[in-house]
Amino acid sequence: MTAPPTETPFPETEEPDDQRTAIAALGHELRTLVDATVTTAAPTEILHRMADEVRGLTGQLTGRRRRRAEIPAVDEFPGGVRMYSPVTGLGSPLAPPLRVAPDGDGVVGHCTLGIAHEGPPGYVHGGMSAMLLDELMGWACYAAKSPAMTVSLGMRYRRPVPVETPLRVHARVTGTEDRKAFVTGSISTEETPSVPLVTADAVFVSPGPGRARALFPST
Ligand SMILES: CCCCCCCCCCCCCC(=O)SCCNC(=O)CCNC(=O)[C@H](O)C(C)(C)COP(=O)(O)OP(=O)(O)OC[C@H]1O[C@@H](n2cnc3c(N)ncnc32)[C@H](O)[C@@H]1OP(=O)(O)O
Repeated sequence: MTAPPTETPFPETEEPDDQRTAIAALGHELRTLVDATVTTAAPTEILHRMADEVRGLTGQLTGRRRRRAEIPAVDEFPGGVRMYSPVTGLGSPLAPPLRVAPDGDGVVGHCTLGIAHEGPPGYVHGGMSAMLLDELMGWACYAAKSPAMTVSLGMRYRRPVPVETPLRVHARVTGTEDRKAFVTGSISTEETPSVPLVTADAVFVSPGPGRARALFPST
């Protein structure tokens, strides 16, 4: 018999690593479900049945983990793991997820986007490209020891970005001025990294201490 769902998904006695493993496993299955949902040719009857079954599954995810702006216990903020980030979060059904690593004087991200992230048929939605770059440019600021928020983001879409193709995203800080960081980024395919499909220029600003406390009271 299946145990009844608990009201609190992760009791305090559970280890963060065990929680992250479980969160990532569910995130993976949900991303697979999202992909199957947007590519299926199943008949209407099956779609109705799936809707009922998914409603039943959703009902098992009981409790509410946090208030707005509260940082989940499994996260490290700023600059660390964020399980539910829509870009890097292994627990997010929305995330590709982008895998980030240091790269020379900047950072590099790797991911493959699916049909769920499509804009023009066969190609990535421009908003997704902006999201990948915005996030990775934020990581570049953190890597340059100035955690900051985007205040302006300029995109240049040079060539369409293909879906279902391994991608390489790069970002680096090119200069700083007081609390401002000037950042550039690009997206290319892994196969042809020297040809940028999308490039971006952004300005990031580190919130002053008072503003940071007001924005992120849980830190
Ligand atoms: C603890 C901190 C953690 C942060 C980590 C976040 C991780 C996020 C994860 C990654 C997620 C991915 C990323 C995301 O999605 S970040 C989410 C999207 N971005 C936002 O929501 C940011 C909204 N903006 C703000 O809240 C404030 O502007 C902040 C808090 C950033 C600064 O407000 P604060 O009151 O502190 O500062 P200030 O207003 O005195 O401005 C300071 C300086 O900046 C200059 N300036 C302002 N705007 C612009 C502009 N458009 N172009 C050029 N310059 C501009 C301004 O003239 C001044 O310069 P100067 O006149 O002194 O020379």
